[in-house]
Amino acid sequence: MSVSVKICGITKPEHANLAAYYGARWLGFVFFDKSPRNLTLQDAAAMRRQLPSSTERVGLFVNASHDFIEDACDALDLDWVQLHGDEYPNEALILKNRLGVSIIKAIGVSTAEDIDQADMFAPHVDAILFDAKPPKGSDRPGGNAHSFPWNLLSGRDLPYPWLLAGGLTPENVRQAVQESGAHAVDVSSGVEDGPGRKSGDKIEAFLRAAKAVR
Ligand SMILES: O=C(O)c1ccccc1NCC(=O)[C@H](O)[C@H](O)COP(=O)(O)O
Repeated sequence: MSVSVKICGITKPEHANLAAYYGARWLGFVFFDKSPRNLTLQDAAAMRRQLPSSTERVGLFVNASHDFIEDACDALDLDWVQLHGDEYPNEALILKNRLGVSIIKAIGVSTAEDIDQADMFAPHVDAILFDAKPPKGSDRPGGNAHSFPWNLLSGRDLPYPWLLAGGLTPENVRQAVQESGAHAVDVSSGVEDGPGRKSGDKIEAFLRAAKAVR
């Protein structure tokens, strides 16, 4: 079975369509105004009809109000909500029941103990995203091109769906998958020419590399 891929921080329909063509499962859209990939609700609504139908749409939020998350779900017809803030474990369930979406909870990792934090969220969500903790000075919890030691995840046999994120690139995704045992990966900076500037060539290279891992 090939690795599932989420391309995060999409701001242009052409990158969404390219990612779909090369086999991405998910496309991520960031709704966080400190991010160079931030989308407004107006941007999202304008893009909605130009997006591929073969991929699942994920909206990313950092401590946003439930009303705002609902508006974003409507604007972009989101299938998933990814929570990157200080949510309490069953907040995901409340959102899921209100919006009828699937939920990803992001967990920042730098030590093995951080991975255990997922245990209290896992019963309430559809997937966990293990991402690197932000480096000092960053004003956003994700999308920092920062990785954590992938072998923290190896041999864990975690009983819930999870994705690996943080500092992945077309060059390192093979090693990252092999060391961590991930079945799904997420990338943003590694397929960009600069913060918020996605590269079609890098999206293609990443998807080819991830899909080639056995
Ligand atoms: O991408 C952002 O700017 C962002 C801002 C705030 C919260 C989350 C954000 N991104 C989350 C993602 O899912 C990224 O793909 C993930 O953190 C990996 O990013 P990168 O290390 O840049 O590949």
